[in-house]
Amino acid sequence: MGNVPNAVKHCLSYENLMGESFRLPSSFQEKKWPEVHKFPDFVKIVEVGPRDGLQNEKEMVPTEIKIQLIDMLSQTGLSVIEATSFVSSKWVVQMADHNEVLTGINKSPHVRYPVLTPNIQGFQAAVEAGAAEVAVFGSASETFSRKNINCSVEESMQRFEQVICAARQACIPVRGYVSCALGCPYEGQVHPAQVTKVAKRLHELGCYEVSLGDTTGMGTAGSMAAMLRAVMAEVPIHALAVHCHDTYGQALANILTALQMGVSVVDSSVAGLGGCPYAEGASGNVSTEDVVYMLHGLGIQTGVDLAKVIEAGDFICRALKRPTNSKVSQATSRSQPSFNMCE
Ligand SMILES: CC(C)(COP(=O)([O-])OP(=O)([O-])OC[C@H]1O[C@@H](n2cnc3c(N)ncnc32)[C@H](O)[C@@H]1OP(=O)([O-])[O-])[C@@H](O)C(=O)NCCC(=O)NCCSC(=O)C[C@@](C)(O)CC(=O)[O-]
Repeated sequence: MGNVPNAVKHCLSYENLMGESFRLPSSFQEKKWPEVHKFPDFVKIVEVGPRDGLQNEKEMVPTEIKIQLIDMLSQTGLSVIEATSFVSSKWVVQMADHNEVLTGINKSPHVRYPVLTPNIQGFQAAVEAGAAEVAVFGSASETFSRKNINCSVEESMQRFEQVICAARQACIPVRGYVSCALGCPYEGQVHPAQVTKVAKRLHELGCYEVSLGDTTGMGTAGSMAAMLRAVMAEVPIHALAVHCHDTYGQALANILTALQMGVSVVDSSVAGLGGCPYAEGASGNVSTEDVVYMLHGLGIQTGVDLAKVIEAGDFICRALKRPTNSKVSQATSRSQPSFNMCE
């Protein structure tokens, strides 16, 4: 410890830290940090760019651009690409071309293309258009539920039950979302118990996977750990995914925390596009490029070809005439990549 003053030496001394930890305020002692698991060997990426990424665009994105984006993403090794949503075009006009998109894409046999369906009407329209997988989307916040889908949380569960029953009869798998898992744009803090209640209900209703959405991007590694700990007590970890927005720059840290706690499914959006129309100010989803780069750096396989995702990101950013939100894409466009983009 060289020239360090005595008082600082005292603070840095391991024995003293150990001793003093018994005198820390009780509120601090109650904080539990995530138990570090072995990272998963493989992480499934759920690409949400064509739906979550584009739904908030003010200008209509031409249908052929959406189709080309999905076709490019289908060549990257991604196994799930959320293609569009069968919601009311009065509510989200950008998704009004759902039929054309779903029927226009070249469906790869190696890729699943789920679509959002808020109710039985959306489900039936999606199935007619050829959907083989759907997602229902609930919220841990009452206010957000009303703003987003015009009904209470309880009413939404009744609608989802109808969708899930119909889906079961048609052998169509259903994914579930819980928005506002780490905070609500209208109510602020959301208690982990509320998130757990909705996640558990969706899982019990028959959702094979429940994606926990940090809709506002206000979550931190600390709140992610606390929320996950509560949800994991009721829903098996293999049925959980995380869906992080990067408004506060916390998304990768939050995802890393979730991985440490055993989560192995991560939602992300090419070029970091996105934002929910009913969560004003929330920025894009975490970018697929940055998530894949981090995972490969950890030695975790994804099956995804990063260079091809960067190409798809360049394509959609040129079409939207805006720079990418992906740090990895920004870095690689400035310099010759000196890193290995393969797994
Ligand atoms: C749920 C509704 C439809 C209720 O909307 P409503 O107005 O209460 O519905 P309604 O049942 O009273 O019907 C009103 C009209 O909508 C029609 N309608 C009814 N259902 C459908 C449907 N499925 N598809 C197409 N049209 C539909 C229905 O036919 C009728 O048409 P009209 O008679 O007036 O001509 C509406 O609120 C809605 O579409 N909301 C969607 C909002 C949305 O898409 N938000 C973004 C996705 S969520 C998200 O981004 C968060 C997430 C998942 O990414 C995770 C995260 O980050 O947290």
